[in-house]
Amino acid sequence: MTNKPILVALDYNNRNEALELIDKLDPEMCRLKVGKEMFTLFGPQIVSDIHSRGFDLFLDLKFHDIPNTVAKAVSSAAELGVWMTNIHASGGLAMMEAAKRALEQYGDKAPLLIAVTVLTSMNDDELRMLGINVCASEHVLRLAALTQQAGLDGVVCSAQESSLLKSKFGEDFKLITPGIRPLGTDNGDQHRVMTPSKALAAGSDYLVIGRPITQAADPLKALHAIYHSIT
Ligand SMILES: O=C(O)c1cc(=O)[nH]c(=O)n1[C@@H]1O[C@H](COP(=O)(O)O)[C@@H](O)[C@H]1O
Repeated sequence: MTNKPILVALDYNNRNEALELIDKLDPEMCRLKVGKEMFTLFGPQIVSDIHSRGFDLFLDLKFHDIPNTVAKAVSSAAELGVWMTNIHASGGLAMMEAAKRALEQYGDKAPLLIAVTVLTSMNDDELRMLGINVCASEHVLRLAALTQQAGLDGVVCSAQESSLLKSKFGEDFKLITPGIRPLGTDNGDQHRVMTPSKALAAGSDYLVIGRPITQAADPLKALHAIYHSIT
């Protein structure tokens, strides 16, 4: 199993509430993810706040733009010293290659660069409405192949695709899977879901888990329960 597979998704609009939780967490037990909500509200300062507490940070801004713009955006993420960042695979091969090239100057200090395939909130019906007439797993496979061709480190997908992608793209190609739902927790807006232990068994390298921890009556207890269910 990957060292420290749990990535806690901190989707908070209140900085103090987020820091209160972070201060109770152990960087040996999990890594943290900051996304569009917190980065828009609190900017690079929240990245420093988290780094100063000893956590690896996944900066989840899912860049999707012309190649030049995305290349500059991922360089900016690298300047912040984050552990991982992401772009949308549907931005295409040239965009992904430009992003990868932009990180070359950072050598072994470059963040892991991964691409989002099909959002875990989407199902086959939603893809059809976009004119994509294949099932989610087939479209994920297609986008993951493009991501590997661009030389990225891995993809964001649902754990339902993990075993297929692991067998196809190999051990080194990292699978980061949101849509993780421990038994008895609410799916919310997520469609392609799996439990933490099943996701790891299927080949996921990292589990992105937000509301099942952050919205739990006792977030620390919820995290510990997940941690012990997979170790
Ligand atoms: O890139 C992501 O992290 C991501 C991709 C995806 O396909 N689905 C997805 O849910 N996410 C993120 O993962 C987190 C999931 O949170 P919960 O649904 O609360 O566990 C959110 O912060 C999403 O922005």
